[in-house]
Amino acid sequence: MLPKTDLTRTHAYAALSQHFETTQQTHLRDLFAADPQRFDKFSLTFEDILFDFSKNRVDDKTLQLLLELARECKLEDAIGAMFGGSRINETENRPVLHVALRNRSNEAIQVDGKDVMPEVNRVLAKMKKFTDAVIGGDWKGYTGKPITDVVNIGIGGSDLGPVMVTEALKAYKNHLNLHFVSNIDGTHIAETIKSLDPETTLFLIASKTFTTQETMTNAHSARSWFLESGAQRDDVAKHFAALSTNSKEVAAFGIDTENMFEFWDWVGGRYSLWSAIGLSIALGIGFERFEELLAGAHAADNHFRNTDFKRNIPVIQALLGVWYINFFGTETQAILPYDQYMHRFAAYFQQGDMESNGKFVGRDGRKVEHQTGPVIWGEPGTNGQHAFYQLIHQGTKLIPCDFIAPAQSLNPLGEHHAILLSNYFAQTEALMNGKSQEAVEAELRAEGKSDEAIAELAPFKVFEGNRPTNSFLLKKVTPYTLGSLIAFYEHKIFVQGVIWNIFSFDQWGVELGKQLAKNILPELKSDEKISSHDASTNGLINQYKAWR
Ligand SMILES: O=P(O)(O)OC[C@H]1O[C@H](O)[C@@H](O)[C@@H](O)[C@@H]1O
Repeated sequence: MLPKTDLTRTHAYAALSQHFETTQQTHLRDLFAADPQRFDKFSLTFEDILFDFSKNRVDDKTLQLLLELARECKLEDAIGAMFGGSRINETENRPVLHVALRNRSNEAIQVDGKDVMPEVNRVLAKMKKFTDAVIGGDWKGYTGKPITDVVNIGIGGSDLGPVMVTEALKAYKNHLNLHFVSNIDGTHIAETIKSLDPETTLFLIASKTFTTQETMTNAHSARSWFLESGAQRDDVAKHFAALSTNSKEVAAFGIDTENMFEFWDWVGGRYSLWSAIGLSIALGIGFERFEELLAGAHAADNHFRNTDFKRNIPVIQALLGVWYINFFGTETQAILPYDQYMHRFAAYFQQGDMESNGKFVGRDGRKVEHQTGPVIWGEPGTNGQHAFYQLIHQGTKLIPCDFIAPAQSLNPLGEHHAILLSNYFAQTEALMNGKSQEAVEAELRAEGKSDEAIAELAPFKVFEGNRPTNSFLLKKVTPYTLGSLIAFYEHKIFVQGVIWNIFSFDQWGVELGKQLAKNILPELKSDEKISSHDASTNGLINQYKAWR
């Protein structure tokens, strides 16, 4: 059980509200000028990751109050409850134990008095055997050829993690070609299988529930395509594996349970890349590197669990987010990786964060009186700079940004990396300092502009600055470092959920649309005019019928 605390009724919240009134106008420039130790004080190093949070609109007092808030919301108890296997996902009556999946120390983790680690290790061993066989070419397709292509069919948590990680770690990839099919739009699977040879293709049907409409429809289409190629039913075993918690449905689909890689209901879909759902990752980079990913996450788990909140990276990340969301009223959070390989990182945490903390009902069952999860978005730098940074620099909205970059490039090519990193450093500097009216005027004067032209143009060129950023500087993107970074963001989400007094590990909000689509599907099959909905929905359906 998680402690229940009403955020807006805590002492720390009242103190923070007051503190906000007195400090909200303070400029970051002044905070740096006033404290030469600011960077040392407000940055943390964890192994090969430097987390610099000094460019945030906080001072010692802010952090002290935010830490008090964490204490008042009983964060320590909540962390203990999660790692201890209690059923903190109360609305689904499940523990939340993605940390067990990467628990490389093998310390026992009990669920209802039973250690889950033997099962976790059994599946990992099975994954290792399978990946070694497929990568090594010992696993043969139905005509005796080795596998060349792997298609992961899954959606949401059964797709985004594997896609993000395999992209982020592409530099470590072996010869297997990986493909991901998620969308129910027939285009996705049709375009994917166009280039594939059924004799050398392996399909991984990834679905926690094994009932998700999109995934099951795509899986059936993949199987039909495979069988139409001349393969027999018995050959399915050589070309289809299932990653799921639901052995009954897996068997009903016709996949041999020998080819099933299990996980458990205490793994949330959006936290499942560490489980059997990560099989495509292990196939793409090899099992050892998959284990390095787990080890990096485990190290971050230990940091989260054992480090004083003051020096605890995910706790600080979370508290800064709370500061902006609940006091400054910010609505979004940009994640901006200066690493092309990490181009799906923000998309991954759109699900991770928004499905976890996009909730308006508190743990007491009542509507909360404060803001909860932010809109997460972002693109890799420097592409984003040439697209939406204008608004971050000069728009009317305050957008806290996370900048992420590796010091070492995996593709050192001429000056590329230095140029990339010069942009990474420049952007947070610019967002913090801005550019004053005086500086703009002096610049225009130096360009020889007339006083009149200067007066006209200057206001448009002013940057207020004071826009907060976090910087993650990684030594290099490795499976280990990536594992740690993902785990930090996961725990950030957890901490915020605790403070906002919401349940971060259910996702009832995805259900309504699914239900309604189920009602509408049969209506689309008939030619009759539809009148069972509101006028807009009826109008749209009937126009669709007229045009199809
Ligand atoms: O793995 P499954 O069961 O196919 O679910 C896929 C996705 O479905 C829903 O959208 C949600 O429940 C997500 O959290 C989940 O990741």
